Amino acid sequence: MIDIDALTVTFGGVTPIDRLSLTLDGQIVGLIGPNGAGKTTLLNVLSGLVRPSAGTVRLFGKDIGALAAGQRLGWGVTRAFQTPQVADDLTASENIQVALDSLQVPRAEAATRLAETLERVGLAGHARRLGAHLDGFDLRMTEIGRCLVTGPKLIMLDEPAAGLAAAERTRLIDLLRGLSRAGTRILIIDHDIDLIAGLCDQVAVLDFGHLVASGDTDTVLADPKVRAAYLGEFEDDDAEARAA
Ligand SMILES: Nc1ncnc2c1ncn2[C@@H]1O[C@H](COP(=O)(O)OP(=O)(O)OP(=O)(O)O)[C@@H](O)[C@H]1O
Repeated sequence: MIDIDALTVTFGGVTPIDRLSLTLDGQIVGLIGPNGAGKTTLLNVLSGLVRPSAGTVRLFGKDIGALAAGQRLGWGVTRAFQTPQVADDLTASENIQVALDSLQVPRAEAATRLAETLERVGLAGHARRLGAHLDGFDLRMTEIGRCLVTGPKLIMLDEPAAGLAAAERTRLIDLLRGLSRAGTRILIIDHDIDLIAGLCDQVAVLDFGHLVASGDTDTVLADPKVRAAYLGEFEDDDAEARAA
């Protein structure tokens, strides 16, 4: 699904992604790593918001380097942002509708898709609520709804569980599992390792723009390099074990 070869991104003197090569082909894949590891930058490259200085990215076998962000959306690749991009002065429904307008979906089909999406993300009861009056969870669901309504092959989510209460987190997980069962591939960035471990069949770990490990989730999360580079809590566990 995702094949990255020798990808480099530079911003002035900063190189957040440095000759990264990575292949991921799971149903739900996780991207983890410490702050500043380059995760969001990679997602920006995949969604067409950042142009790499070198390397290639293939999605579902196609070299997408020449596709603009809007073309990627039409081609089935969509993403949600870390901070939901929801307009205050549009309703939840209108915020989702924007994606259909950009794809020029015929009116009757758009109405059906919109109603199904609002139901699916649990916003049917809040469809006419203005963005300014949506709570944090509904803002997330509006953003995810805007992705889903396009009928994506791949949906990429940047820290969708950040700041959610336990019950909201459970609803998010149920939604993502349902999407995956229905055939949508998901790439998810999150610092919540329990969420990643429970949802993802494959994981990649980045650190300073380099790949630390990738592959089957259980294997990657048990990798000593990953534990040392990222999962500080395991180091604490080891220290406690040594002290005992
Ligand atoms: N537009 C930009 N201009 C300059 N530097 C940038 C830009 N975008 C990102 N960076 C830098 O690139 C590095 C990687 O940032 P990125 O946001 O990709 O990390 P991340 O792994 O998503 O971190 P976090 O978990 O904190 O969201 C950081 O050092 C960041 O400051």
